[in-house]
Amino acid sequence: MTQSFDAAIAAFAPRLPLGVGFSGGADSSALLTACAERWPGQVAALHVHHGLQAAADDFVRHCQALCARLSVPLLVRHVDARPAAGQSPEDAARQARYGAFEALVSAHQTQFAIKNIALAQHADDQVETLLLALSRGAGVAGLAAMPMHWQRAGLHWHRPLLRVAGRDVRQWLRARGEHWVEDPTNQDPRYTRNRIRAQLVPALQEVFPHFRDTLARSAAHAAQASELLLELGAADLAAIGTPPRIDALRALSPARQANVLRHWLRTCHATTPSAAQLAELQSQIAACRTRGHAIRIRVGRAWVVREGALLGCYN
Ligand SMILES: Nc1ncnc2c1ncn2[C@@H]1O[C@H](COP(=O)(O)OP(=O)(O)OP(=O)(O)O)[C@@H](O)[C@H]1O
Repeated sequence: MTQSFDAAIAAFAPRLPLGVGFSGGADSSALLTACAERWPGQVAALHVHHGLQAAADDFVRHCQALCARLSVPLLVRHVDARPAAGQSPEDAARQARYGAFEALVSAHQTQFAIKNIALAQHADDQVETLLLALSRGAGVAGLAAMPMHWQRAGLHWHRPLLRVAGRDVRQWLRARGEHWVEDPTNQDPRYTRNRIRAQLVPALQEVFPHFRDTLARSAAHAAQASELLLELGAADLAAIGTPPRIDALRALSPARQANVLRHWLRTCHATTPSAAQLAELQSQIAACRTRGHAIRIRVGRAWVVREGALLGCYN
């Protein structure tokens, strides 16, 4: 199931022109180089400058040098990725990055008309993401890890290297005599992802030599299950109405009720409920048999309340 770097690039068929998320690290340096050589004049590099990181200027300098050698335009956007309360620094940086990519594409629309963006996560990143999801007790959506293709904000996003082992990406770049900038935070043991990479992955490799393939298969099964749950949630919500009728909710099995409640809360833009919040909401719904039983439960920043025969959600 893992692919060689060259096979992954050969199989990649985006609509051109293509934007490549280019951090200056090894993986995106390799992806940008391969794409620029395959589609000369049709690729732009998108770089997000995280001003807070001490090494941010080194990254930009490397990006400028490689783009000049490849004759690729470099579009740079500065972001302030300070985490909001309760948000991890990685999450804040990721959110800021997506916003910056979208803003870059839209600011240069007349010049480049980019509709497709490629990112350079590879098979090892996928394994780390899946193990991180397990460490957090994630549900099927989390265990699906990263999709290879998806749409967001009117753009098509791709991860063409998702089946290529990380060492093969670096080897490809090294064989070309290219350099890259090492992100110093990748070694920082305060981040769980780094401890997974340094300690857990080598142990897994020893016990399950094919763990990259088997974990990728599990992630693909979870992705399929997650899609089915989304479809079921949408169908059930259409049947019980929006806002949901409490008696119709109570007629569902507990698992199906939990699924449709998650789906409804997502449509209300409430945060995904924790397992404890969902269990509390379900036990309150079960207690609604008593006339006048009130429901008032906090879900993230939203409140779920009983309004007669219906549930309401207020952000
Ligand atoms: N500052 C950035 N500017 C532009 N793209 C970025 C930036 N940071 C990450 N990306 C894109 O998102 C992908 C995933 O980022 P992440 O930080 O998880 O990867 P990484 O393993 O450090 O990759 P790389 O070696 O390319 O930096 C990168 O491969 C790259 O395509």
